Amino acid sequence: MSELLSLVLPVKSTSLVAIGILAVAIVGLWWYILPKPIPGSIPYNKYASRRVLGDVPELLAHTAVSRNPFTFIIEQIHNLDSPIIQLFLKPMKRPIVIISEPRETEDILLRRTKEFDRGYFFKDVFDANIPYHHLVLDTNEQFKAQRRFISDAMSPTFLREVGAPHIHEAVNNLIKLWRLKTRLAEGRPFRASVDIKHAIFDAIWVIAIGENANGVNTQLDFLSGQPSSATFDVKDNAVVFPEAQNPGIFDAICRICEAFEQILSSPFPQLHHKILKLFPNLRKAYSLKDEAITRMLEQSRKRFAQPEKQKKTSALDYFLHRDNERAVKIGNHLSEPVIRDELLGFLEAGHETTSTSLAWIMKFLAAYPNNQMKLRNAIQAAFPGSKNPAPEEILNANIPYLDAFIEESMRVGQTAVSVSRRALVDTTVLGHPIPAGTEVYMMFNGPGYLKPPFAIADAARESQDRERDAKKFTNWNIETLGEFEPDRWIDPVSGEYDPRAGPLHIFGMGIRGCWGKKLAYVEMRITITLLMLNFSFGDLPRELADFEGQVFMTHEPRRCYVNLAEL
Ligand code: HEM
Repeated sequence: MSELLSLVLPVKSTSLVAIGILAVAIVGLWWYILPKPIPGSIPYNKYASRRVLGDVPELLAHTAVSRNPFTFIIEQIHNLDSPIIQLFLKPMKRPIVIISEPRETEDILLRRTKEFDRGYFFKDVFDANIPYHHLVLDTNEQFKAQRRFISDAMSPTFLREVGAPHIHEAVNNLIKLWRLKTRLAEGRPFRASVDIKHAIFDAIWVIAIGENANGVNTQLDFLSGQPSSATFDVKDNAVVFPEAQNPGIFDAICRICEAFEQILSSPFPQLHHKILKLFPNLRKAYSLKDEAITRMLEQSRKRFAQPEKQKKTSALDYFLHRDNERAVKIGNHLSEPVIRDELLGFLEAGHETTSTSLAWIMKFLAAYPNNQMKLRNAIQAAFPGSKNPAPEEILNANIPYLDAFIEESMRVGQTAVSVSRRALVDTTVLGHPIPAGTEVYMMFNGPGYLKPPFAIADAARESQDRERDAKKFTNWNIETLGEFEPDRWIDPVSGEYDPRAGPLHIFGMGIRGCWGKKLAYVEMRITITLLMLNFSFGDLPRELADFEGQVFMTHEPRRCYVNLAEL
């Protein structure tokens, strides 16, 4: 018996030790990979902190139904009942801080630029796609040099001489297409979102490189060529028009944007993008885009070699003109990859965002007939008897209700739902410690924007100038934030449009705010003016009239249809 024991016991004790070590290692590893809340009192979901995937399972389940991860984030703000929360959205990485508070957001974006810079989100997704574009850079000397290089392509001269005429032409083509569709639809609605995308793509492509993409005209020619006896499918009470094959370059850029949309929600965006680029479809799209840009670069360079032919007709011309000036001063040009990526970024950032915003405007026009009538009256009063005022006239006209309508559509439509920054140093937000390296998302779809704000004591704010901040937005009606009311942007005393009446942050703000905002407003102003003078937007059947959104590259309406009558 004792012999037996002596044989067994050493084995048993070794095993026990081994099991013990393994158990400690497992517990240690488990503890290591569990989410680590930021020390302090920023609220978080306790259950999420006890599992490796943190808040991800609930986020995925929510997004599978709603197609909108941002509504999940706002739900957490409400559940945790705080304007600042932390969520565990990236396994094994530090938590993300979320705030929904307009005054604090403005303070961070406009003034606290030494403490916060471009967030990881933009960097990760754009780095895979346009790694030399300035939007992936920190706010450093290289960023400033690239911003100087492109700065003329957002100047008043550029907007007037290049931007506005091309947008005007693209919208006139859209009007021709919609006149035809309106006749063929015989009083029934049809889908608007794709036509708007075509028109804005046409505009931005010719503005960027000076070449016509012919997206709308291709569809117009195709539909005009249908036999007069043609009948069209009807789905959900809307006519489904057949579509022509898009021009190659249009498809190529759309494919590049779709790939970009896929990597937006990927945990490994750069690797994901590399894998996608192995597929022949995307490889072909990139080579088509590269060919087009190379061709236009060569043409533009040739033109600038002849001083008498230096009339600038595209953003690319403005870029190269500035680059030549720089080369004369400091002896070297910007690198070719920088020029290419700045150009592709111009197309990508300017196309999807503006067409989504216009899609929301179409929805508001149909849903609010009284506001639509008021808008048309204001525009018709500015251009009596005209259905096609010139681009310059549209830019110069003072039509407060038009500006207010656009602003309110931006506020409620929420093309961009949030912007992010990362903390450069250990700092505080609303009195809570934020360690260096933390990413802070500032949301625009929750309290303070679409719902009344949280009550926050002044002492809890970081803002250096509380007196100035307290005077902001004093006439802003916080009880009706969930409603569509363009008049909130009109000063009750002067009757003028007041862009500072309330907080609107969907373009971001400060040095890293949207570089293309002025062009976006020119596009929306010209498009809405011309559409209002040429069509009235009728009621939509219930199944097409909802306001559900979905997030791809932007937050877009799930269904965007119009039911038009020609004026
Ligand atoms: C309604 C249309 C648009 C919306 C809602 C929009 C929204 C935004 C937002 C939210 C940002 C991030 C800002 C931040 O982090 O503070 C941004 C950045 C940017 N946008 Fe836009 N945008 C629009 C149109 C355009 C257009 C037309 C262009 C150019 C043709 C453009 C070019 C850019 C660029 C280059 C940046 C990066 C700026 C930087 O990193 O410093 N955007 N935009």
